[in-house]
Amino acid sequence: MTDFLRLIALMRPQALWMVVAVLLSAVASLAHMALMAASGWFITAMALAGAAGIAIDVFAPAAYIRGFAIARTVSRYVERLVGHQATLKFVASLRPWFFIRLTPLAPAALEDQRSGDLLARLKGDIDRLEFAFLRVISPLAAAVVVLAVGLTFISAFDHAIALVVALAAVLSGLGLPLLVQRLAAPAARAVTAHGAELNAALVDHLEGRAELDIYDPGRRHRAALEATSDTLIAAEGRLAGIAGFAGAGVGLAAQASLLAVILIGAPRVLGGSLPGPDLPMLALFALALFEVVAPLPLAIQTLPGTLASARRIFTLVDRPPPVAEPAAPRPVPAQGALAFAHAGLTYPGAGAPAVDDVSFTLEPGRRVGVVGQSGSGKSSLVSLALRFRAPTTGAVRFAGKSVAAYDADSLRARLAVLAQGDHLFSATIRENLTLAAPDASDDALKAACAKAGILAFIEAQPKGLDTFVGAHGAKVSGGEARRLGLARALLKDAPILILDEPTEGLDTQTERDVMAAVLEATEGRALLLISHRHARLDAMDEIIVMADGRITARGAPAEILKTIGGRGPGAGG
Ligand SMILES: Nc1ncnc2c1ncn2[C@@H]1O[C@H](COP(=O)(O)OP(=O)(O)OP(=O)(O)O)[C@@H](O)[C@H]1O
Repeated sequence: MTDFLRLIALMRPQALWMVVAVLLSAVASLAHMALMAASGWFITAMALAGAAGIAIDVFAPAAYIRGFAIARTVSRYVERLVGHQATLKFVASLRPWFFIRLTPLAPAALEDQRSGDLLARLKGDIDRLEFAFLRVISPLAAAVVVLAVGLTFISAFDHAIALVVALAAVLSGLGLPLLVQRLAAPAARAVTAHGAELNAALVDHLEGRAELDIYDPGRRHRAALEATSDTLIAAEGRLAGIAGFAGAGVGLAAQASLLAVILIGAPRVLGGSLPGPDLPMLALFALALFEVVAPLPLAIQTLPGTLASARRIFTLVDRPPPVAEPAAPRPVPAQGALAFAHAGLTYPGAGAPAVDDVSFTLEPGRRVGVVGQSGSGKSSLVSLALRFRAPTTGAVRFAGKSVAAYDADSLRARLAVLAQGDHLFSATIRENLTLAAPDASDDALKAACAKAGILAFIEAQPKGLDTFVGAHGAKVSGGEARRLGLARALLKDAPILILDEPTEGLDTQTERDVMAAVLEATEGRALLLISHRHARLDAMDEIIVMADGRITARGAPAEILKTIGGRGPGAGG
């Protein structure tokens, strides 16, 4: 219920359009019922008058019939326009609403989400919410209005007939849908859950197809995928069966109430208490009334799936962001030192801290190298500096203030970062580079590429900067992707540069050249260089050695490089 109310609350800005659409839908249905009733009355009255040999006024009823027919068509047409307009406006507001809430969660709070499942939420669940008005809310609301008006009209002629029709309408419009909801709820939930699961597994399957070819010759992953697909199809089949049963139920109720009206009304006509033409009028009116009852089972059957989607969306957007935005963010100074002050970070659920009591300061123009074995917490320092995560102990400061005091985007504008697993977009080299400097000229792009040691590669491509790098950079090698990422980081005009393993995947000579160019390009900027390898660590002002999240040694390169075992590949160039 809370999810339903939250969904309704999201629709508030479009409420006026939606109310008008519901009223127009009700008018269209009432016009249809009136048309049927007037036609029934008119044909019978004409027949009775003909049999009795008396003349009746044909013009007024014919005008009513034409009027109802026109009202039905026009109101149905306008209702479709208004209803879809309301839905489109809701769509236009729902997607940004979702994205605005999702973005602060990335990357830290979305790490446990499978990419396919996120895709399912973005697509399937949001789609379902978008159509909640047209498929669920509008038919339910219109039915309430039409039933209230229609039953009042019938009871003005005969209370017993009104009671029987009301009973049939309530049984098929409320009882049957509730039964359907009960029957359909598990299947609807299964369709939502298995649909998302299939999406996630499918994306995993496609992304990991090379690994599956190597490690999964028995095609277990594919078999699991097919099993999920079969479960989904079975659940969809159950839903379709229930929908068929519900549709047949409403049809049966409509015919039964037609019969009941005739059975109750006929003796009254014979007894003279009900005029003859009124009986077919009421019978056809009652039959037409079920037009608004017919969509109810489907609407109510759709409701659990819609609510399940709403819940999946709300649980995602309700996650607390890993670092809350300050209510009154401070302006971020153009320059400043990045300082770790006894900073610690324990990942949720982790037994030991990934970063423990780390203190160092990266002043403007200073170069700090961080070395340490895999898993020693080096990349976690980057997450803390970027404010992707908040320190669990101590503080991370920029220009003397906690990074949490600044608006995240403005803070990140001061940092250029080449992270591990730096993402290349499925776009051209130029588009990937200009992300960091939208107005950069081709010369500037090429200069950065030259420093990153990737210009010769780009110039060898027939399309040069307009070469498409493929999904996740699939069309370039790991080392080329790394250098493109480095060129992008160098292009960003930021006072602090953080490079996490910038020469990973490069041969010794290229590494030496790239590092020389990087050091030249970062002259005067603060540089945090994280590396397993020791290339050009001798050019740092300070080296920090990490193990198990803690700083185990620090000092000038000459001293530290001696203790950690030589200058490594490419050092000293
Ligand atoms: N998102 C995360 N959730 C939970 N634990 C994490 C997460 N990221 C890293 N860790 C853990 O924190 C520790 C430090 O990881 P981190 O990536 O900072 O190390 P690293 O020194 O950069 O390693 P490498 O040199 O292999 O990149 C590791 O034990 C790792 O398993």
